[in-house]
Amino acid sequence: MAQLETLVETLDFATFHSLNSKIKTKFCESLVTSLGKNGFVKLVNHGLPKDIVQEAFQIANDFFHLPMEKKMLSPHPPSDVPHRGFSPMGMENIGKVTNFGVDETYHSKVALKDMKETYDMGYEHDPVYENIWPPIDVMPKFKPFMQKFWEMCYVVQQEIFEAIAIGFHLNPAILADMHLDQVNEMRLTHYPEIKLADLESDGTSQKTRISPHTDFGSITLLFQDAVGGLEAEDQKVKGVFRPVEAGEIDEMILNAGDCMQFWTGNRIPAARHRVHAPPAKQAPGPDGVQVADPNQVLPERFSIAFFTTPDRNASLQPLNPEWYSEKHSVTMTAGEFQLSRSSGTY
Ligand SMILES: O=C(O)CCC(=O)C(=O)O
Ligand SMILES: [Fe+2]
Repeated sequence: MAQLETLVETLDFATFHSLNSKIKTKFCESLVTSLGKNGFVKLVNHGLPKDIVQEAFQIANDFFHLPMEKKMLSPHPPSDVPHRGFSPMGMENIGKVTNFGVDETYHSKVALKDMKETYDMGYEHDPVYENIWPPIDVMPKFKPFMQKFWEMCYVVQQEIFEAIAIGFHLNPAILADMHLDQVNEMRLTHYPEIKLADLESDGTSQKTRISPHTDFGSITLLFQDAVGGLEAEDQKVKGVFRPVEAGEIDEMILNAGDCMQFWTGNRIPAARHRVHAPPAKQAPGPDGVQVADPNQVLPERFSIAFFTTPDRNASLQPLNPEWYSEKHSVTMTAGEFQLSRSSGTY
């Protein structure tokens, strides 16, 4: 059962706001230590009210249950850039670019099909790309709510960056100052219900919920519903994915992206992660061994990701020159890197 061991620690972000600077610094150091283990950590008391997170999931639920022709009124462009609007199932396959950072000793290069549909938005005042909102008569609350939710997530994101910088004993503003243009993306994802037998388990099916990948940006603020199935790679046992268990709906999962790995010279790794069948859906067989019942239907699943992304002209060189390592270094700007990573996903 070692396979089911958790690898994500939970931290109370309220401690970051302590007026006692020693307590605050200690919290920041433990955040960096936890993130450094597997690139994942969970935060409670992060400042986003539970009812707001619940409302975001309700909006996602309402949107994805619209008839297809209504969802297609805010369509994603037919290219991989920019990430805006609705993508029906089969349009984006992260598996196609999953080879970034792949170590073939541990990772399969087989491109799986992602059984998901998504809605993407960016910063409403982004000078480069416009949002593609559902028409107001289709979903009147969608745009005003999502803009408000974005602003709230941005405030928390900047606090988290400050905490990480303090945890490394760097200038507290060093990371936040590279995120002033809000190049971020917010993604609502719906994984429709699916027969367990249709999901890849033994190489015969090529489908999963989302293929193993690293996120391209700085750090992702992720919320998941109670269904489960999210897994992250154990950094000590490459190739082994362990569950990131679902907690309360407002529990925030933080996971580091490629840029954080570059800035920290791999002190915070961008962990590969995926969404597949949750272990709880695998019926216990003889001797307690988990055996999947292929006739089971996995319920639909929702997640919300706020992909924090560096300003387009930001450097990806290590925050501390002493952390330089050739393996984890790129000379591209953050904007160039994002374009190179997105290319080929659609
Ligand atoms: O649905 C999830 O929990 C994770 C989604 C994800 O990893 C992504 O969209 O990058
Ligand atoms: Fe991801």
